Amino acid sequence: MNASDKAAILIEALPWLERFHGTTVVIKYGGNAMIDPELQRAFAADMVFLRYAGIKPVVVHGGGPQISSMLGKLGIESEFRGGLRVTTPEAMDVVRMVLVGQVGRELVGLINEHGPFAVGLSGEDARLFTAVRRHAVVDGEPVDIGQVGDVAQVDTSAVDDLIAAGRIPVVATVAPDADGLVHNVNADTAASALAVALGARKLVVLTDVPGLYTNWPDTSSLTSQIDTGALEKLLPSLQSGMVPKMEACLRAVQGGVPAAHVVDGRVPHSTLLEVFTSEGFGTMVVPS
Ligand SMILES: Nc1ncnc2c1ncn2[C@@H]1O[C@H](COP(=O)(O)OP(=O)(O)O)[C@@H](O)[C@H]1O
Ligand SMILES: CC(=O)N[C@@H](CCC(=O)OP(=O)(O)O)C(=O)O
Repeated sequence: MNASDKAAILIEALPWLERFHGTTVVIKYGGNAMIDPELQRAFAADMVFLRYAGIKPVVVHGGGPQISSMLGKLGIESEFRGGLRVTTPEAMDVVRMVLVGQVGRELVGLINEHGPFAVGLSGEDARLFTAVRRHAVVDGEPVDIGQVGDVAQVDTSAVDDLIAAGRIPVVATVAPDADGLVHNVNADTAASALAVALGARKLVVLTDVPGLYTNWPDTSSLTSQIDTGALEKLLPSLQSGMVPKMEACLRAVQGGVPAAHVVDGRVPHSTLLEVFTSEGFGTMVVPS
């Protein structure tokens, strides 16, 4: 690449730096996009890049595959209904241990290789999230899936304090209900609720596919942009992990977040490609 090509790439970021400087961006880092150590390091570097660019990144992480692996090692059965993990009290202990004690710690460590930025917290800290019990919907019917929560309330004060201090909050999505019983909250769902409560400029959801396929698995149905009206119609036809993910994007945009993006976390530096390039990256959900 010659000097003028390099300069063109750098200057392409300027309008996006102007637009997003000073805003809060919530990034959901999915467990499937976290499996490769190089990708994890690239993700951590992107968060620090955003921070130095004057954007306020807030990370909400998943860890579904890591939870499944630990449950397997411990001989505890687990299954998904409607994209959500059936969570017994025994499984809940493992979910909390893996998300808060393992996945969250690893991400915090990787970000902090660059400086004293990341602080990990969970929905239990400073009442960040209050959960209500949620049911999965299977074939139009509500199904009891145990200690699985939706976010009923968000108290952003702890996250606000960290952002004001120049930190990067790294959030694990376990949350107590009003009685203090801890619930397993899908990370897409939690990221969406947090993005709305923070008045974020963007929600970026990293996953392990290039974006939303309107007719999965037909690869020609990959869509670069969809509005909330069209997405609402499409939702009942979606399967597995895409259900909570697209529901989360829908709720975020309906809640006032100007855009929600589903991007391929298997591509190194996918967050930077989404935020700072003109073509964008993945699928963008916008208001109708
Ligand atoms: N319509 C669709 N478009 C894209 N992916 C889909 C669709 N329907 C189902 N999927 C599946 O959903 C998966 C992403 O969800 P999930 O495994 O929960 O990811 P994550 O761990 O990133 O939250 C994809 O890997 C893909 O196999
Ligand atoms: C209720 C529910 O399904 N919770 C998820 C929480 C982790 C998560 O969402 O992780 P990913 O983003 O990697 O899928 C679970 O137990 O797997």
